[in-house]
Amino acid sequence: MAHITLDHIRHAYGPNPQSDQDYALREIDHEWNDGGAYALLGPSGCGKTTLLNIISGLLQPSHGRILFDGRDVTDLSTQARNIAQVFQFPVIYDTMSVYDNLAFPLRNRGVAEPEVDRRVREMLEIIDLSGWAKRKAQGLTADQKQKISLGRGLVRNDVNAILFDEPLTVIDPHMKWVLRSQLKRLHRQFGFTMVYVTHDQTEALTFADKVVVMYDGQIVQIGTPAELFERPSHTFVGYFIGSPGMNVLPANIEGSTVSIGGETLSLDYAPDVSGARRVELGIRPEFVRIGREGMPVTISRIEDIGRMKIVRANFAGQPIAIVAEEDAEIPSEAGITFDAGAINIYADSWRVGREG
Ligand SMILES: Nc1ncnc2c1ncn2[C@@H]1O[C@H](COP(=O)(O)OP(=O)(O)OP(=O)(O)O)[C@@H](O)[C@H]1O
Repeated sequence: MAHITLDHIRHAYGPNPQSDQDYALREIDHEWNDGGAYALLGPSGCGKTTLLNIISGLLQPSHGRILFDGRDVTDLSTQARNIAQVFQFPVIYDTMSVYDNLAFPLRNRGVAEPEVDRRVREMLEIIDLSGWAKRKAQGLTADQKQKISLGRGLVRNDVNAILFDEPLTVIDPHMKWVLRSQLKRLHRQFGFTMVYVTHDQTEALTFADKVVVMYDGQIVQIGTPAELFERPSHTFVGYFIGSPGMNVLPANIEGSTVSIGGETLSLDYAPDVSGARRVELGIRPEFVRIGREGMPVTISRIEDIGRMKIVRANFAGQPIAIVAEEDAEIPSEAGITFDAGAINIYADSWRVGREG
């Protein structure tokens, strides 16, 4: 397995790119740890597949280099990079048996037959197809075929990385959960370097140790699920992670005083927002308290979502979402307060920390 270096990677599909808008990937400069499980998460068109294809070697970046364990592999083919890939739709040989499909990548590399047998049987157990080993892949369900694809990706133990491009799209919801848990277990057991593309936040947060959030051709944050929740580096991460997403309110800052509409609150530090065209305060709905005290809000709707209520309200001329306990009393003349430690300040969409 390999440590992956993305060294100043940029990619444009068209010729003669001039501005940032011409790039499907703007500058990406990161180190990914050997044995890490990374999920690339972001909306359609943000560049996830482009980045994955650059890592696998299906695509040559317009600029920059990619290194595996310090070795430049930018000009190498997928095969020479020694990478396993699992795509959105199954890629298997219909006329071969399930067993032979799984054995294929091993036999191809000259692995001795007793070892092939041991690993194929182990993989058949993991993907729960032991009873189907002798069956031809033709005629199996889409679920079963995709399980074979996953098995083919995971059966080798000599690959530098395993790349997954939305592999669970065709899998039914219950099996999705089972396979995701199995992938996680396999990752713990074998320490593969895994890169997993998805636009589904639940899938990313349950699978990965590190979630790489992409937006508009950029990586806007790489963090653990907790970091993405508590300290979104960019307002997009705040919106995209969490349900409902973070409240982002236009604000003015003078020293450590924040004004939102006619309301003011004090921070225990003075964020440096000098030169910013747009300043915003971000607060997750989970950290807004509602009661009789605090800054006044006008409630527009209350949604019951089981153990919680989502209160939709208007605060200083802006819509705001508040998560309240199921049995919380919501007065008609309500006020809100923000948990001080959960306030984030943004200058032109990027978080300004205490450190400045
Ligand atoms: N072969 C191509 N030629 C030209 N433009 C492309 C090509 N492939 C992708 N793009 C453009 O590059 C940008 C990034 O696309 P990419 O497929 O990497 O995004 P994505 O995040 O994987 O989206 P999705 O989740 O829809 O697959 C998009 O604007 C897309 O239209």
